[in-house]
Amino acid sequence: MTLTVSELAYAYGRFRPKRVFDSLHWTVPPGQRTLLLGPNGSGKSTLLKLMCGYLRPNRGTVAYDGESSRRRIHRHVAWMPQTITPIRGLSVVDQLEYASWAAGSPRKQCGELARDAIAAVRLEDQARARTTALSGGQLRRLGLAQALVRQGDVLLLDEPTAGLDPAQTLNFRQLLETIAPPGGLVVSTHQVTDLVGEFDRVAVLAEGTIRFDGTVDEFAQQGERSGMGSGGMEDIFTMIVQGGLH
Ligand SMILES: Nc1ncnc2c1ncn2[C@@H]1O[C@H](COP(=O)(O)OP(=O)(O)OP(=O)(O)O)[C@@H](O)[C@H]1O
Repeated sequence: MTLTVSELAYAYGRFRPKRVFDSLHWTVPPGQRTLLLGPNGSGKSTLLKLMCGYLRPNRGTVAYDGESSRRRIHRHVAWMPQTITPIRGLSVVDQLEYASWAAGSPRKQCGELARDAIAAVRLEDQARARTTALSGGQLRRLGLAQALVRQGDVLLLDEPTAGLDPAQTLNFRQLLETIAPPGGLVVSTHQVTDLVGEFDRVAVLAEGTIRFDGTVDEFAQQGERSGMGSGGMEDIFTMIVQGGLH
């Protein structure tokens, strides 16, 4: 159950290409919760979009258990984008049934998958509400439910708590503690403060490469190793991004 990217190259645009990756290698740690940390613009969203098949690499491969067909990636990797779009006129349950059908589930199963996802993200009270009427925090939970109905083995969440107030953020984090996809969970963020209890590992993305990939304890120990003392997590992140720690 391993999602791997190898020699990944990607640039936006053709005439004046904006290169994001040149030769990126990374393996999503199976069965682990990984926080993918990187400064703004480092390519976190692009990497997640490539890993779920939403974008196609210019070169290199994205493979699940060694097989890189688009169909295979689509089937095993679920992604929650940064922006969740409510579909006008649809209720929460309708939108999730639609998402489930669009992901290829048999029509008969869509209702049950939608109900299970609503329960998993604790949106039962809003099940019949219009998605356009949801609060910011509820909309993120809908986004997570849309990813869950895909029943992927790997779950990729793009800055799921960005812009949420502290109570909504806490609420979302508590939800994450209950979700354990077998192929691994990856949550992107540019904020070290998101590095809290529910994560097992940290990967730091900067300038097109994974600069650090280890456990949360190993990340914290980087400060001691470099003579920064027990240094704040923010300082460790900055040093890794600047290339001073590996
Ligand atoms: N559609 C696009 N067209 C052109 N350039 C883009 C596009 N999307 C992203 N980029 C550029 O690619 C680089 C990586 O962007 P990306 O959104 O993947 O970074 P990020 O780490 O997710 O940033 P943030 O933390 O701000 O969300 C940035 O320089 C960005 O400006």
